[in-house]
Amino acid sequence: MPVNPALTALWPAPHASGAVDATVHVPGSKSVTNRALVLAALAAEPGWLRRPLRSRDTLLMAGALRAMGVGIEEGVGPDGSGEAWRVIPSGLQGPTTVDVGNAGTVMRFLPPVATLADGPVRFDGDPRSYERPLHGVIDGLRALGARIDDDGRGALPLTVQGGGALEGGPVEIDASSSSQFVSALLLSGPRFNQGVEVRHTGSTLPSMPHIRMTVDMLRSIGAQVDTPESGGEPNVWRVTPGALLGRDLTVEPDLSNAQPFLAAALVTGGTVVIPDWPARTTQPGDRLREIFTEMGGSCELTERGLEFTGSGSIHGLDVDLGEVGELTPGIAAVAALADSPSTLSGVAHLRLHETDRLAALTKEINELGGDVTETADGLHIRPRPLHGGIFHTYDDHRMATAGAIIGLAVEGVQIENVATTAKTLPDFPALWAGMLGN
Ligand SMILES: O=C(O)C1=C[C@@H](OP(=O)(O)O)[C@@H](O)[C@H](O)C1
Ligand SMILES: C=C(OP(=O)(O)O)C(=O)O
Repeated sequence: MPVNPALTALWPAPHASGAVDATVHVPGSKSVTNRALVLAALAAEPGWLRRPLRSRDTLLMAGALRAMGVGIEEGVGPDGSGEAWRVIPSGLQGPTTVDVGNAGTVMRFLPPVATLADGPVRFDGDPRSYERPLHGVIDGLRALGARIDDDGRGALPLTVQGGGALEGGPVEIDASSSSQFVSALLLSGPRFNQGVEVRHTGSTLPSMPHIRMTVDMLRSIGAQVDTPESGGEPNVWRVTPGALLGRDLTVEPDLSNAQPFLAAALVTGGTVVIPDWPARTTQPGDRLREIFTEMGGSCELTERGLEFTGSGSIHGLDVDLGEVGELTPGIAAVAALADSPSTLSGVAHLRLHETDRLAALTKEINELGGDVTETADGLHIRPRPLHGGIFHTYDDHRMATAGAIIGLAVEGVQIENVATTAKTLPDFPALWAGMLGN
C-alpha cells in the first residue's frame, strides 16, 4: 500500500474547537476479514467476501494466500451491491514466500494453512515480527505432524515444509501470550486428517471474544466445533474434519477502529454515530458501549447505528481488559484526560503486541506531562494537565490513534508516523478530519 510521505513525518493532531457532531463510516473488521479469507481459501467451493477491509494486514493476508495459489478476484458481489472479493480455492502450492509484515493474524493463522501446501512456504516479516511469540503455533503444528525449519526461538522467520496434508489430532499449547495460537490451529482444523483438539494449558488466556469469533465463523461455514461453552471441557476446543462451504459474507465495521471516534464524542462532549454497528457480534470493540458509558458517555443502538454521546465529563475506571486488550491504548488515552485515576489490568501480553504497548503508553503520555506507571499486568493512570509535544508511535497503529484522541483536548500534540494507521485503518487522517468538519 503506498504511504504518503507527508504522513510519515509529524502530523499535527487536530485540536477540537467544540463538541463533535458526526457520522463516521468505519471500514471493515481486520479480524473478520482475515479469518474470512483463510476460511474461504480452505473451502471446497468459491465464496464471496463483501465490504472486506483493505489495509496493510488484510492485503498481506490476501497476497500470501494468492502466493499459495488461491484466487482472490475483485468483484461487486452476487447481488451487484458493494465491493467484494471472490475467493476461489485451489490446491495449495509451494515453494513460495509469505510476507507477514507485523500482522499477528497473518503470522499465526497461515503456518497451519501452509502445512497443507505441496511444498515449502517461507514466512518472513518486519523486524518486530521476529520478536512476537509464535511458539504455540510452531510447537503445536509439530505435535500434529508438521515439519518446520526455524531457529529454535519460537518465532519468525521460518519455513513450513508443506506435505500436502497434516495428520492433526489432539495437541496441548500454552496460549497465554496470544489467543491467536488457538484461533490459528482451529481455523485450519477442518482440513486436517483427524481434525484438531486444542487444549490450552497456560494459566491465563487473553482475548476470548476473538476465539469466539473464530468458532462462530467456522460454524457459519459448515464446520463442527465443540467448545467449553457448548458443554465441553474448560480450555478445550475440538474441530471435526470436514469440507467447508463457499459462503457470501458481509464484513462488519471494525468496532476496535470505531474506538477513536467514540472517544472523540466522550472527550469533546459531542455525538458520534457509527452506522452498521451490529446488534450481535463477537468483536471485542462492542465492549466499548459499556466501558465508555462507565467513563461518562451514553449510547443507544438505533436504526442510524450506534449513537454515542459524551456528557462533557470523563471519569476514570478500574477495569480488567484481558478479554479486550486491543482497546487498551484508546482507553488509556481517554483515561489520561479524566477527572479521576484509572487502573487498567489483565493486559501483560500487550508487551508483545505491535510494540510494548504498556511501556510506549507510559512514556508517551508522561512526556506530555502525564502521570502513568506500569504495573505487572497493566497501567495506573493519574490524570494531570497535559501539554503539547511529539507523540511517538513505534509503528503501532493504536498508538497513533491514541495520540490523536489526546490531541483533541491538548493543543500542540504532533503524531510521529500517523501513516502507521494503514495497518488496519488507512483512511484514518481523512476520517478524523471529516469527523471534525475539516
Ligand atoms: O484473533 C484476532 O484477530 C486478534 C486477537 C487478539 O490478539 P492477542 O490474543 O494476541 O492479544 C487481538 O489483540 C488482535 O488485535 C486480533
Ligand atoms: C494486537 C493487534 O494486532 P495483531 O493482529 O497484529 O496481533 C491489534 O490490532 O491491536
